[in-house]
Amino acid sequence: MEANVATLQKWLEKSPFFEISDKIKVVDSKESGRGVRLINDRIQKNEIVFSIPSSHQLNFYTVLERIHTFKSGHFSEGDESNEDRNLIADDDPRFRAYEILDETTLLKFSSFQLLALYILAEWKFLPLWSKSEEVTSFWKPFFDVWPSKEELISIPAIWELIQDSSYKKLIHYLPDGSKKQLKEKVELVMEDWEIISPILKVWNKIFNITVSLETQFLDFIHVYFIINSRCLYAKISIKEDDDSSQFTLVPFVDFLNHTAEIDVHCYPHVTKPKIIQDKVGQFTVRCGKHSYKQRGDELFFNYGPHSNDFLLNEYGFTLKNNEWNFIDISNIIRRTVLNTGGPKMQAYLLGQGYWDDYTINFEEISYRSLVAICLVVTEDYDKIGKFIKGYVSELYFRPAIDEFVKNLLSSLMQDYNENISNLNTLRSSQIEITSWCIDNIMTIYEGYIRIIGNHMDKY
Ligand SMILES: C[S@@+](CC[C@H](N)C(=O)[O-])C[C@H]1O[C@@H](n2cnc3c(N)ncnc32)[C@H](O)[C@@H]1O
Repeated sequence: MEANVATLQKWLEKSPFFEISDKIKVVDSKESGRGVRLINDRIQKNEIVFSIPSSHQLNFYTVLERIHTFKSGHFSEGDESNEDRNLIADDDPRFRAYEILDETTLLKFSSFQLLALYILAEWKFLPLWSKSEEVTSFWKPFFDVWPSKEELISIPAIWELIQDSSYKKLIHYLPDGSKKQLKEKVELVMEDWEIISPILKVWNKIFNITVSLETQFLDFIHVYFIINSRCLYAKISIKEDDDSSQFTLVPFVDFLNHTAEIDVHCYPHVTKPKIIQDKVGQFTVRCGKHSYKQRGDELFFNYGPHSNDFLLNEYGFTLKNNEWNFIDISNIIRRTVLNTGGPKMQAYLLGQGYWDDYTINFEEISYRSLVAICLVVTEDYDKIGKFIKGYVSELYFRPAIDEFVKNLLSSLMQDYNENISNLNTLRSSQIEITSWCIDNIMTIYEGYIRIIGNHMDKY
């Protein structure tokens, strides 16, 4: 990996706009993979850590530009991203591959679809399409530092998507919040696969590829979750109606690991001249309020205020201490509402906009949950209407709901402790599942237990 990181740096150094602090180093660790660490001196507030030109980022614009290059056979003069134009032979298979992608199809793709398709072509398929080993992608140095399939095995959607995955049995142990996110993610992945797999079929025909589509699906999942876990927000004006297309992949910046602390560590800044429409701009990362002083200090980014359920499903890791954790109790509350008041109570909550999405975080049981709980316990629709409007406070209902909430909290506590104990048993009996995946789920339950413990003191 060290050699690959050095090659990546050399590749970027070909651009006059690339900058990297000489006080840092990319270091591999067992717990969080590659990360960025201080190796000498100190990095102070607002100091540049990395600055990466548009030409070396992968996003909707750069991919379109690269595909156009092969479709038209013209390389734009003076663009450093096309410095390898002399290396591209007339019989490069990408001329034939990209020819089938007409403009309307290309522009209809989301960023995810276009990038997944392009990365599959340049990284996974090009070596199969080409007879010559000399045909390589401009992006190869970037691909070579990305995580392997095995490194992504902690992401629950992958357990579900891989047909014979031995990790499938872990899905049963996931909490409701994670199960919900897993389902949504699997649907998104499959929607994108439906769009791009017909193109793979045509490519397979053109290049006489005998690898099955099922095998190529595994490569697609690999690429999909690399994009998903490494994309950084950037404005893609051409796709302005699609929020999920607003991202770019940026070498080196994507080595920064996540911290739960917000507005303290490194921060990104994108600059571009106003007249340039079809580029993301220079992507710069600077040191935040927290300066790095000790040799070995890790430089962090905050990926957003994410709970452990979210971190596990999007990135495949959890944090031991995460102030953004919350518990999704929707299933239990919905069931209780239906058992107590049937469709009439459900319809009332729906009508008031208070049906579903019930949560508890460390500080509070959400207002939505309290409304539903108060209704279940009192069945006093009149008073609940006033509670919703703010004429009656939660304190009015406290004596009535105390017992219900106490029971709810202790049953949740018991459930989480049981899950931890079952996961411990599983950990000692399973050899084909790495314990790190089991530990992640346990960490989610431990976070829940801290939340419940805090509320038990109040009821
Ligand atoms: C943007 S990449 C960061 C670089 C990554 N560590 C690598 O090896 O390339 C995001 C991935 O890093 C890992 N990661 C990030 N922050 C972490 C943390 N605080 N603890 C453990 N793993 C973390 C997760 O695997 C996540 O999917």
